[in-house]
Amino acid sequence: MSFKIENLTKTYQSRRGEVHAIGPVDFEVQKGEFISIVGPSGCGKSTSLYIMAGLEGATDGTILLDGNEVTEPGRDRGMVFQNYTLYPWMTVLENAQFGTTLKKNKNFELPGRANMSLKGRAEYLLDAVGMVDFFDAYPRELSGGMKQRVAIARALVTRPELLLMDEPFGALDAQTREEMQEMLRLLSQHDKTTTIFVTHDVEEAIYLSGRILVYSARPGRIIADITVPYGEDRPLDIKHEKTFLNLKKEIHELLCQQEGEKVDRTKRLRELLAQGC
Ligand SMILES: Nc1ncnc2c1ncn2[C@@H]1O[C@H](COP(=O)(O)OP(=O)(O)OP(=O)(O)O)[C@@H](O)[C@H]1O
Repeated sequence: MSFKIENLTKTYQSRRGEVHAIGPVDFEVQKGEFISIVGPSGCGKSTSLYIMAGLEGATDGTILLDGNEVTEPGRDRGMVFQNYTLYPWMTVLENAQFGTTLKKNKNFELPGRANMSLKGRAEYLLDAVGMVDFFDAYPRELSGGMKQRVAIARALVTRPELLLMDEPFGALDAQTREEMQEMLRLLSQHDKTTTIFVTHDVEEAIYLSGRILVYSARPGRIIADITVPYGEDRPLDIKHEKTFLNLKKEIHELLCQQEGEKVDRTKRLRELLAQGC
């Protein structure tokens, strides 16, 4: 697997004029890497991921997956979004099996273990994410955390070359979030899934990743490419270690430098409040 992004740029045409959302952005991902993208709000993290998924077009630049240009969604890429995107009319097991483009191609052969059916792989993954007792449940019967477990199983069912995750744990409470982080880390380490993970949460990024790309304020560009100094063995309590906390501080400082505009917005709010309006 090779994944390469060259000169990626996106400009939106909106009613208020041109919005230069990202770029140019260049980076390369090695097989099995877990990379997080962090950056100030609105800097183009989601846009980058959507373009990598083929859900949006770039204004300029190329994205190459195994030498082929990405121009549309494909089953070589799994995607998990923040907002639960399960089909409400399908059961958990049906969602996990058919949630991807597979539905259109029943002849698709599962890479890897040839003797494992798609259903078998979906059952295995649902078991792995703690949903073994809910195969027949419908999404409306599940909590947010449970829905995201199913979404992760669904994204992994085809053994995608690349897993793209956009704030997948953003809507979960702190405890469920930690549980999901550990689950994702174990799963992706086991399967050596190449992952690009967008998050606002620096702690989450450090805990999960081998590498962290820090984006500037919009237009998003890479201002730092940081290697996380931890191997595969990562109990949750490494979050309290000095090395971890120092790295968190370093990244927070980089982000604060990018968030000057936000400080000004607070200043205006203070002025308005002082006027008593
Ligand atoms: N369809 C669109 N039309 C016009 N502008 C857009 C569109 N989609 C996104 N943008 C703009 O592009 C910029 C990047 O948006 P994007 O959602 O990628 O940022 P983000 O870093 O993911 O933000 P957040 O962290 O708040 O989720 C923003 O300024 C946003 O307003």
